[in-house]
Amino acid sequence: MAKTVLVINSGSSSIKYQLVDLENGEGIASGLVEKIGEPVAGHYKHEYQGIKHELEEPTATHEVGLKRVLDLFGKYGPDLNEAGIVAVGHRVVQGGSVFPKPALVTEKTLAQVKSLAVLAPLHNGPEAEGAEVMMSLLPDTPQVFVFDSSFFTDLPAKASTYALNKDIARQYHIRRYGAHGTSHEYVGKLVPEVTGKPAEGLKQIVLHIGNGASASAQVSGKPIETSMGLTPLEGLMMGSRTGDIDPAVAFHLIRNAHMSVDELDALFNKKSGMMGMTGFGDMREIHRMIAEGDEDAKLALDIYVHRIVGYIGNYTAQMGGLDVLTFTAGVGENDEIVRRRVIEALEPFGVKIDLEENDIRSKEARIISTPDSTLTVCIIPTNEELSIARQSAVIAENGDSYGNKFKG
Ligand SMILES: Nc1ncnc2c1ncn2[C@@H]1O[C@H](COP(=O)(O)OP(=O)(O)O)[C@@H](O)[C@H]1O
Ligand SMILES: CC(=O)OP(=O)(O)O
Ligand SMILES: [Mg+2]
Repeated sequence: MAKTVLVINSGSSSIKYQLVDLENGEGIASGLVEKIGEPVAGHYKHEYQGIKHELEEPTATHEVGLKRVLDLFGKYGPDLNEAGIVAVGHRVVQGGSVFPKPALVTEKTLAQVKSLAVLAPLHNGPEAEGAEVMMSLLPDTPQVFVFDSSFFTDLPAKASTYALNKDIARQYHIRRYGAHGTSHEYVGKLVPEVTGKPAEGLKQIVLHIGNGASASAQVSGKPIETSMGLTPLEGLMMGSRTGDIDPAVAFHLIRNAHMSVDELDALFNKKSGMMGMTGFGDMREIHRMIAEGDEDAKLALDIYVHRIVGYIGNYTAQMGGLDVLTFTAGVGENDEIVRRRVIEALEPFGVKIDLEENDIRSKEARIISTPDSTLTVCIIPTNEELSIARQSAVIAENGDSYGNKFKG
């Protein structure tokens, strides 16, 4: 029987899962729950042996969603007790300073992940719940946490430190932790293969733009900057998050609109970004509205692109040059308009893409810049699940770097 890893990737409003065959890296079964916590019906998709099963049902919490996913496995297969599962890998967004590497799920690491939820309010809680649900279902299978923030643990101090009072920063563990690191690392590592450029000395920017969105700058595969900070709120404009904003906006709203901390948190994280400006967080809806002449949607897209271009300029200057720019995640992989708009802004620097190549919808990693472009531009589909599966299998077998070993 094939050895497999079941990967649970809880996003802010979604659960993605995949049963990964370790030998060929392919998904034996996979699925998705969307719109968790929203009043409208959530969308479930479960795929096994080439057959898709879909249903619509409101899903109040990630726990409810995951239990329903397990029902789908029960109904449509495969049987998780017969699927050769050597580990369950859980994506966790925030590992703080505690987890520079993946960790076995134990009572202690579970409590640590929960306590780090203050630094990733939309993510860590549901991710810990996911581990609890799976531990009760598969108690004899090792469970592993793989952290988004680990890749950015060694960011240079000048990039990871806020210009904040140093005693307060130390006391409250305030620094820039970054997120989406599993994706930035996975995609960044593929760039030399896709472009034929040597990894040594390579200066690259990866744009992970999905519902959450972030950019990273990497030199020789090591991150030197990233746009998410203490939490995944900082940086680019996102589906429902503001991205960069003057913190004085919060003071202003506390003083003048009498908002509470929880209200501000919800405003910046859930009711802003594309959603807050247009009523929709999904880029496909934004394009539809623009086609209908909606001015708010047009402005929202202008800001979205403006921010990305600003980060590219910033990071290029920080690295003293740029060899490769890569688009990944839901928008990066599927949205030819956003890619074209970003590149148009870089045209004065001699950056050119092949518009036909840009328009092709494909799951293949590829170069979309022209041979005479001053910059190589790529699209590389991310695969956080595959990366998590591989890392989880190693930890399940050898134990983690904190001294935990699975005693099944
Ligand atoms: N065909 C498409 N065209 C444009 N945007 C798309 C398309 N498909 C997905 N997206 C965008 O990708 C987002 C989801 O990206 P994804 O990386 O899966 O996000 P997350 O992991 O944060 O949930 C959607 O909200 C939507 O904005
Ligand atoms: C960190 C983050 O924003 O993750 P996601 O995009 O999956 O919500
Ligand atoms: Mg994601």
